[in-house]
Amino acid sequence: MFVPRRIFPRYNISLADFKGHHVKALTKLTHLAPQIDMVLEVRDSRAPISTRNVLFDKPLQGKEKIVLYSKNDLSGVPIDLLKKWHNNKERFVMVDCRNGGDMKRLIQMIREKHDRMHPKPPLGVRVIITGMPNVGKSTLVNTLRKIGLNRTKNVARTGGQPGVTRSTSEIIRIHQNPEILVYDTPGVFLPKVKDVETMMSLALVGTIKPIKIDPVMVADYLLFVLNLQDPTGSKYRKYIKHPTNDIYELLEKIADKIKRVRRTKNGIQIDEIGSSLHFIDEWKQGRMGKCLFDLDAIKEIDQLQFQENYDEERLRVNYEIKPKVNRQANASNALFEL
Ligand SMILES: Nc1nc2c(ncn2[C@@H]2O[C@H](COP(=O)(O)OP(=O)(O)OP(=O)(O)O)[C@@H](O)[C@H]2O)c(=O)[nH]1
Repeated sequence: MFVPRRIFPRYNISLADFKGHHVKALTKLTHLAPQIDMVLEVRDSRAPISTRNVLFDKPLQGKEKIVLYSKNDLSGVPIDLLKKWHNNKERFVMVDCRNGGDMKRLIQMIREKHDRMHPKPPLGVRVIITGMPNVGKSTLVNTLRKIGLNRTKNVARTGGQPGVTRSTSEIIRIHQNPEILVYDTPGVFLPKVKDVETMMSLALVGTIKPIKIDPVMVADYLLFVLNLQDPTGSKYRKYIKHPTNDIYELLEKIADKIKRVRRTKNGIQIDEIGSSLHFIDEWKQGRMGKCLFDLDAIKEIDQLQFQENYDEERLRVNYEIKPKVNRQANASNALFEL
């Protein structure tokens, strides 16, 4: 029977990607803070823990905040896990930033904030959108504006790479009556992340550029988390028929499939980098289905799942056994109590 790896190798990689424009964005955020009524903090729901950024907490302390888990359409995170983490203390919503219905609901939440404000803000509700690079902030602004004002043109530049937004935007109107205005900010990274797994997870959601880390290592991490979520190997069956813990075995099959194998007189050469980037991109763009990249979240789901299965089994056994044992002495009934 196939047993997935439980521990990921301690690869020696840099845990930092803090840049000049990140510092600039944080300084600007601190200057803007007094005029802000509400914060929308965007996290990628495929890496809900890794894309948290505590750097925003201090300058925006005390502001009403909603955490948005973006790319909901690509994520396998269960809502129960998010409920457990937020524990009714912080509001959160799962969204697809390109989805009109989700944006309508979000505008409604901001309108409710406006209704609660006394006195009413004379220049409208001011909302700031924060988050790590590439989590979907600019897409969110564009869709909010399209839905709120019925406009078709994008105002914020978006892209599949981190760092598309380099400076905090001028204020953008997304709704009239009440007036709602937003600031789009550049994604800000942490000075240093917690561990190798966090860095890998951030590479998989596109928060850091793929060239920052050896793509073979990132592909190995991807294989590691895929196996933990599904040990049957079905998540990469289109390349290889059986589950594997060996990234080189998988890359060989991928290279074969996408024609990245060169046969020379010295033998066969596999394009490991090209095959790794292909494998990573398939998952990053959501072409292979829904997934979760954060190891800590996967471990917690494991426990939730275990408890759920256990509860279900208790119910099933009690249901099946009770009618029979009821006819017997009470003492034997106790034997089946779990
Ligand atoms: N599937 C899916 N893709 C999304 C979603 N939100 C954004 N994207 C895509 O994710 C990529 C990054 O989106 P951006 O809006 O540019 O991200 P950003 O946070 O503004 O990025 P920075 O400028 O680096 O800070 C783009 O290719 C978007 O089309 C979503 O909810 N679902």
